[in-house]
Amino acid sequence: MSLVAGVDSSTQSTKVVLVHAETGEIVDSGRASHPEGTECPPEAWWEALQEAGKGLLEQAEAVSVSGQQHGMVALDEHDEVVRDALLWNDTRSAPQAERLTAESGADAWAADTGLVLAASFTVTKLAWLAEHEPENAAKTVSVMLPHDWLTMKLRGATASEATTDRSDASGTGYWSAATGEYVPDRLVQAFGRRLALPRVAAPNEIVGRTPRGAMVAPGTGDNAGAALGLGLGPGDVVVSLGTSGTVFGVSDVPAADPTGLVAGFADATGRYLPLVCTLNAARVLDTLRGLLGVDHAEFDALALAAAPGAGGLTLLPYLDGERTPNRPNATGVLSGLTTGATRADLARAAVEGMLSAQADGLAALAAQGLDAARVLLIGGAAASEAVRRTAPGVFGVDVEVPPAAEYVALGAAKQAAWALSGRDTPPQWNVGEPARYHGSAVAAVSEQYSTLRDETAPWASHR
Ligand SMILES: Nc1ncnc2c1ncn2[C@@H]1O[C@H](COP(=O)(O)OP(=O)(O)O)[C@@H](O)[C@H]1O
Ligand SMILES: O=C(CO)[C@@H](O)[C@H](O)COP(=O)(O)O
Repeated sequence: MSLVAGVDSSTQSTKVVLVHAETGEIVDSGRASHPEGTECPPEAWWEALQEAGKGLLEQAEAVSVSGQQHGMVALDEHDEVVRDALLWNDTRSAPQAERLTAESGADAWAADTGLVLAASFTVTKLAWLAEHEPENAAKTVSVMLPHDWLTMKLRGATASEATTDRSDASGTGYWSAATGEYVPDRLVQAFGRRLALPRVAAPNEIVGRTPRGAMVAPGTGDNAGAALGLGLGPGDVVVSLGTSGTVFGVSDVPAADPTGLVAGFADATGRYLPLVCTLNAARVLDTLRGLLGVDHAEFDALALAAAPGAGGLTLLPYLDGERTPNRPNATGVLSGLTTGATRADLARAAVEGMLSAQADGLAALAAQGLDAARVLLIGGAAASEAVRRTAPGVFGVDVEVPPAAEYVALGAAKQAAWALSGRDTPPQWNVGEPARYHGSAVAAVSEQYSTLRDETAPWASHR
């Protein structure tokens, strides 16, 4: 039976899965950490891939890389990186996002690229580079995304041979999911001149081979990887709780939301992936857990010991600034603190605050016509029992948690298996029965949260 490898090069780590191409059964897996911070030398991802993939990549007949989206990898004429990559969660390009939006208007950006600009998107990072590091900008001849760069390295290819895919191209701000074409004028508007860009490969294309001869598939943005790994259908909406919180579903029509809440991404199969992304998710729990001095299990026990509403405590979880809503300079706000507050209330407020931000994402997707018939919870923080049990009350819908797996890496593996098969459609793999969590909406939680969110809006731009 053929083996294929799928890679998730995400914000905090690289995960590799080795699976049977026909069934999707996971044979082995590996993991390696990335450095902290919102910029990163791409070489660190390459080293993490070697470590996480040791003994696995060698066995694969085909391999595919999914990666954190939007990161700017700028290369010079020798294909050397010009500076550390600026990651999706780096907010320094917020002024450039604001300027570019003001120049053309949010409606025009949404119509041309499917996006209303926030600091996350690559095009704003290029504008920052041009403005703040003219020497590095002058050296730059090509730009690509983290998964494009890793795919190029796996093939031993040059930047002129590099490829990307629809899903990741759709997060740049200079490619349109609606037309399937680059929008070079938008890149020139931001950077001042044209740059070489990776070719956008077909979803199941074989873009090259590793030096050992394994086929290389085009790869995907990480959220599209998860959608492929889960085999999303109509009515399925994913809430992914990693470093980012993402809320997304697959659609047959591209989104162009002029409010900027929903990003009009493409998926990894030829369809579309309307998506809402917050900068803050699992790390909100990590931070509060650190302050409380407890491990994951103790944190869950605390959060579950408190009543819904956390005794009136509300956490607005914009700890690292925020992207949705667009408040890049915001900080977290804890409201309702009294002498009666307990450690349990604090843990619960963190869980409720993080989930409430995702509930806003569900509402934004619904406003774009993507109503959730079921919500699938994945990502690192979906392992938390407190998160699982609290989610239905915050979202107002039942929640399913698929069996624990790295769904982004699994999606990449599925793409590799698809390319290897030469078929028109991806393989159908059974991911197993989800755990189901029931509950009805707790009005007090959403009221506390939306009041704090709206009250803080006028002053939330001060950091
Ligand atoms: N049991 C748990 N409860 C809550 N958070 C968890 C648990 N296990 C892992 N995490 C968190 O999940 C995050 C990593 O998730 P992951 O989806 O791999 O992130 P990313 O894709 O952004 O690298 C970390 O912040 C980690 O602390
Ligand atoms: O910016 C986005 C999506 O638009 C993020 O979802 C990144 O793609 C990073 O993902 P994680 O590493 O948090 O999974």
